[in-house]
Amino acid sequence: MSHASSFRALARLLRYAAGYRRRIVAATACSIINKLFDIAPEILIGIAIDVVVNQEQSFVAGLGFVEARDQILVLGVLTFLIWGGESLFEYLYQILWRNLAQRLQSDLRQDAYQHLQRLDMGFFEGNSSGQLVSILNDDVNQLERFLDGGANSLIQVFVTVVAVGAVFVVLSPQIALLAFTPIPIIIWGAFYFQRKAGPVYAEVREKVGELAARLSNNLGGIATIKSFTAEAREAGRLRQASEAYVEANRNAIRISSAFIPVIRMAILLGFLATFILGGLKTLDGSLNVGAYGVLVFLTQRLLWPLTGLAQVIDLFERAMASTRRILDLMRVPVQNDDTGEPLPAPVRGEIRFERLGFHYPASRVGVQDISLTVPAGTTLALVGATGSGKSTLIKLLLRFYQPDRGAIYLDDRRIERLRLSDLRGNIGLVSQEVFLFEGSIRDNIAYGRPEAGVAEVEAAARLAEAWEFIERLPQGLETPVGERGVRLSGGQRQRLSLARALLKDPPVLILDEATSAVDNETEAAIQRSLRHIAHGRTLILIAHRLSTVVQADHIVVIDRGEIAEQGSHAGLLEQNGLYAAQWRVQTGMAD
Ligand SMILES: Nc1ncnc2c1ncn2[C@@H]1O[C@H](COP(=O)(O)OP(=O)(O)OP(=O)(O)O)[C@@H](O)[C@H]1O
Repeated sequence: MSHASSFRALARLLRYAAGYRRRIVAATACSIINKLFDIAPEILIGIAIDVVVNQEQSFVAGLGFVEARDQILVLGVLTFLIWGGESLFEYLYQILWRNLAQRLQSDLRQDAYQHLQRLDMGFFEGNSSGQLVSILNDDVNQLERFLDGGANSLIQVFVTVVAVGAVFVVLSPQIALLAFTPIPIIIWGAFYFQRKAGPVYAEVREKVGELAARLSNNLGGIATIKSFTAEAREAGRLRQASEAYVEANRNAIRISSAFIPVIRMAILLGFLATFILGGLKTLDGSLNVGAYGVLVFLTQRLLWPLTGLAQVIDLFERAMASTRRILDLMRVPVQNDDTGEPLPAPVRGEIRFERLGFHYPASRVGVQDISLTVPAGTTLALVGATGSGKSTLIKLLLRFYQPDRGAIYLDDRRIERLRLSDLRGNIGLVSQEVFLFEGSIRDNIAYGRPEAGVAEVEAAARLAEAWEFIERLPQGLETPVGERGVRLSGGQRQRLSLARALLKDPPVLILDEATSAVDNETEAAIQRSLRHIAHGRTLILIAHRLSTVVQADHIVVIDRGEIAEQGSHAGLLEQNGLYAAQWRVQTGMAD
């Protein structure tokens, strides 16, 4: 039942917005008062007709203003006050609702983003970034649109029905009964419509997300598309996603367009009843002329807002479909909370894997039965075929995933018990995929320690063999990089990433293929500085080029997620297994 779940979404939203309760109440009150003032002129018109027709016997005369002229003046003053009040409260509700919309959308977006940042890596693999962007952008905006105008309209329609109903009952209960017979039909129709529209709008939101996902995926891969001259095919795929959105909206349009004419016909019945029956009663004298005027005018006032109900419910449905998506996202449980125990300083950097087992749910591969100790201050090299599980071990060490079996220890403490910031704060990672943020080269190097001085940044850049190319750039350290900045080569990016990790100066440093994209000369240079880099810290190197790992204290060969061989370079050559074979291939000694 969509309307049930829309109201549930509304209830969830109100629970989320508990801190705004006073502002919501104030805005609602202004909407109600404004509407009451808005209906009042119709009643004044009726009273004015009563005054000119009945003069000394009029309703106002009964209040003490016997003279018809005085009565008109009193009505004039009242009209002025009512219009003034209406304007004042319109100003107030506009300000309150629209500012509430701004506050709520901004807070909701920030909360959702902060929640998102804390979710497991597994979550990001199961959800495309385009979908997530569409929730954080489009869905939040949809809610803003509803709060901007829709919430007020919904409240005012309700107030109109109740207030006009009260006036009808006072003036003529009999006509009230007739005039209001269409209302249950309309309300039923509105809910019927809502039930139909709910799933359709959920579908529309879904399609917006898919479209966004397609767009961001394609823009990210534009070079691949061009190199395969696949523009036509991709345009076709985008057309499909775009057409699916049109199609979803077509269903929504079909339903929402039918609603208004149907409702108008229902209201017409009520209007005709008032018009004809009221006229007849006035003619035979059982209804006051002014009261007849009020009734006819007020049925008009009832008519238009109720036709608008469809649009408001439309907006409400869209907003609730969006709210559900946002709040569902915020309900995804966070596993990596920051409540663990602190890691006592000084951190030595000893790492121990104990019978570690893990597989990715998506691909059912991973690592099995890894037991390994890396004494503090030593260098471990992980080698092995592509896809054998080397990076997976690192991701487990950083707690991007939870192991299925076994445990990892840092300085004899189980890492899943540690405070996450203590764990990750003591590990520097230079990963295969280097990500540069919008900002200068200096900002990027100092990402882990924004307070670092220029001299420290330069020293880190020198150690990472990055200084030479930075120096040659016209703006040096201040050169902007990232999407809007200078494009750096793959090797240059890797060296920036290395400098970034070195500046953080962590007790444990992981270089995952950190020299894969650099030329031989730079690699040799990094090799030389590696000894310097390794000094006083635990270093884990992942490399395909075995020349990089010769110096390591311990070399572990991973094969299909398991440890196949281990030892020193010389020891492994002696074993004459996988490592030795690979070494012969790489040094050109293979037969
Ligand atoms: N997020 C993931 N979801 C599912 N499977 C994954 C995921 N990440 C990696 N895998 C799979 O796990 C296996 C190990 O991958 P891993 O990245 O650890 O290999 P690797 O040894 O580091 O490879 P390379 O040397 O190419 O970097 C691979 O078969 C890979 O397809």
